[in-house]
Amino acid sequence: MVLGFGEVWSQIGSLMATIMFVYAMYEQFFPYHLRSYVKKYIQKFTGHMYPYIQITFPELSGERLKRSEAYGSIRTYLSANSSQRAKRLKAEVLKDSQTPLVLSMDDNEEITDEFQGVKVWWSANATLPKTQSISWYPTSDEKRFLTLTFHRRHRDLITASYIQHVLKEGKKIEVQNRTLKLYTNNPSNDWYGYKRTKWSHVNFEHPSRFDTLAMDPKKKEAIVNDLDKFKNGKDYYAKVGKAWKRGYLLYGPPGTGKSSMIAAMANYMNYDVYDLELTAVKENTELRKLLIETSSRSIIVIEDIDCSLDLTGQRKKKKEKENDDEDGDKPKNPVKKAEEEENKGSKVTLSGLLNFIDGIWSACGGERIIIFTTNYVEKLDPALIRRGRMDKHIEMSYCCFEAFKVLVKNYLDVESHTLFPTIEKLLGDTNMSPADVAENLMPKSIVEDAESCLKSLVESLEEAKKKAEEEAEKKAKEDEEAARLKEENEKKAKEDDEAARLKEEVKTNIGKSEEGVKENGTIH
Ligand SMILES: Nc1ncnc2c1ncn2[C@@H]1O[C@H](COP(=O)(O)OP(=O)(O)OP(=O)(O)O)[C@@H](O)[C@H]1O
Ligand SMILES: [Mg+2]
Repeated sequence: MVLGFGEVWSQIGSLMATIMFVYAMYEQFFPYHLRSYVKKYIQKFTGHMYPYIQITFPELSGERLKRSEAYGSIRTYLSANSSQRAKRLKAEVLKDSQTPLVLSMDDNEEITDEFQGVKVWWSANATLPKTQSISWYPTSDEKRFLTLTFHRRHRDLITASYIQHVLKEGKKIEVQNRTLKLYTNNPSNDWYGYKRTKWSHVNFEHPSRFDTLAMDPKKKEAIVNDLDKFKNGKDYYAKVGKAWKRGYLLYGPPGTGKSSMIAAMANYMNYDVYDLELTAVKENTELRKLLIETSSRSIIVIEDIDCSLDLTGQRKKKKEKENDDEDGDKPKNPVKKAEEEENKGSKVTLSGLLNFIDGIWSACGGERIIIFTTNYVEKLDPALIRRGRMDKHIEMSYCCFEAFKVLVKNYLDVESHTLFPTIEKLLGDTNMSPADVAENLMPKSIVEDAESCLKSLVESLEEAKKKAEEEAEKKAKEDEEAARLKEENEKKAKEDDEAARLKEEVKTNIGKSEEGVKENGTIH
């Protein structure tokens, strides 16, 4: 019998009506407390027939209903996979991500994934709140979860490896996609109160990378290798019992790329940067509080460490104390008192700082890099920069020819030129910072081309060389003059000595002869 189109529809319609009627009867008349038994037995019965296992990953977990990390990672993993396969997608516009539009599968959508030849199904679901209350935020009670379905024969593979794989991949994508942040510490007066924080941040958007950094390629490679080793060194650090952190000291003259190096490191490692302004920190306890609030996978930077902390402070304080003792009970000079009040601004000491880098608290969080920069490495206290605190000392030096080649490639897209040998020689004879070289290489107008930029660099280098030579000459002259004066003084001192000796001799001789006369006189 062939049914007509209309008849099929009417039959389906009546079947649906029957099912709905039975379901409504069940909902209304079946005792509530017996329902769980029914459900249990139905599940047991279908368990024999239905060979699949389901695992759910709820969005909210834990005591305070925190968003579960696993849920986030899995969703990221699935977004990367599902946007090609799922038909109904949910779009989210994220503010803080490198990929502002994130597509993920919509509720009740199912996608398949394959792992080592095994097929699994993922679906996104949400349970609506039981009590239908009218609220301004209707979805706040909604519980979302992801369900993983697989054949029970693959149970071991899925629970032991597949889930780990999904979490790891998801986390990796999250790390790649996140926008780095640049934090700076607020003065402690602003720490408390509504929505106040110890650190404020902006998005970190420095374009510096290791490719664009001009320095000796061997040195650069060594630094990149060091960072790689650190990044993958979790187990190693645990094995040797060391906190998972590393300190770098960047030193060198101004404009040699210390700050650029920090930015390149942050971009390479995908770490946030905490730029610690020590002068805004009042005392050691505040320093510790700031440290605790930094996240892992971050770089903590203290720029110009020689300027921001008075490392000779302790000695100075001692001296002041001695002076005070000398003063005795004398009333204090009001000006001095005011100065002291002002000095109370920052009481961070060297030992406080050492504790910050190296103390027990510094291990909390893990995976941290601490960087100090300075123009004068010799000014720093050896305790501050010993290995273990600052593990690697990196000298950023004046522009060498290798560094110049990187700059000229970046700025002018030139790899060789007839002026290169001249520049190489001049760079060897002068001390020019990469910042100055870069400035010369940058075209200042649209009519300037590579040739003219290189020529202007040669001119600047020659000028710098001339200036350096003049200065060296002047210094040599001054030294010569000083040496001459010194010699003269010495000579004069010798002559004076000689004269004084002679005078003394004459005096004693006269004395002797006078005594002789006297003696003779008395004898006769
Ligand atoms: N090694 C370098 N490679 C590429 N660019 C550099 C390098 N050094 C300096 N520059 C350029 O010069 C500018 C200044 O460099 P940077 O701020 O990194 O110097 P610095 O060593 O931190 O100086 P300071 O000691 O004064 O803080 C940068 O914006 C960058 O463009
Ligand atoms: Mg700098």
